[in-house]
Amino acid sequence: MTRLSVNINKIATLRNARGGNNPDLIKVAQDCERFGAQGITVHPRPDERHIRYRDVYELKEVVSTEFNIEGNPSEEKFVKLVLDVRPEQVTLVPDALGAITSNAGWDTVGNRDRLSRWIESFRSAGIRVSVFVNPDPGMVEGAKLAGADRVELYTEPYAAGYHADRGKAVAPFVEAAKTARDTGLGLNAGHDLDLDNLAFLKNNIPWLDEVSIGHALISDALYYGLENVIPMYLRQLQ
Ligand SMILES: CC(=O)[C@@H](O)[C@H](O)COP(=O)(O)O
Ligand SMILES: NCC(=O)COP(=O)(O)O
Repeated sequence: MTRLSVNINKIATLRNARGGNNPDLIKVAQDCERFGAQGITVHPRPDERHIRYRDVYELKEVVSTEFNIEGNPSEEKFVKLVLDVRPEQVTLVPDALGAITSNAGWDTVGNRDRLSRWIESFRSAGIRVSVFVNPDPGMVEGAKLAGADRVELYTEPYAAGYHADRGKAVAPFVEAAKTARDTGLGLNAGHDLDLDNLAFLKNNIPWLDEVSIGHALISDALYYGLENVIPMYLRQLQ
């Protein structure tokens, strides 16, 4: 079974546009769960342009499915937040400051010592650790050697290549996913997944544990409504 974790960053972006509390992030998270989401993902960034650190503490009180916090552990504030909140999963992402969105996975070989230290401290707090990587078997193996529980494959290149040649676009992801399976790592995927490209990814990698989806799902909700759109995404994963 592949679980759907809804990334609610874009709800916070909308809320922050007017400085009030509309839409209410907490209510949206609860509604996502009510409509079938099997997890809630947030990716607080140091500039708090969407999710604020305070939101994460408040969400922890209400999220009843899997809570997944993404971010860069080289920010001390992020490490403290995760250790305070103790979500079910933390996803380590090597965000560059000022980047519009995540745009690459870790070099798990070059950063092995740092990753190992962070992973150890999160795991000893009972938090599952997933490491964001490009679809490169060497980087998947590096994550395993650093002590990760899972990897999250950065799917932007798959999404970008899907319409031109989906077989070619998915091939490196299948190879990286096989490495994850062979080394005993759990497997997540995310970034730019949508209603067009999701089922093909799942059909080629049926052992995928989880996808986290935000931008496209929240955009689709403008047309279909959140209550309808979450089951539409869930159907792509069957
Ligand atoms: C880790 C990842 O793939 C990102 O997609 C991320 O969680 C989205 O972040 P933004 O919403 O800040 O673009
Ligand atoms: N980890 C990826 C994620 O949470 C959502 O990415 P996107 O769907 O907003 O591109």
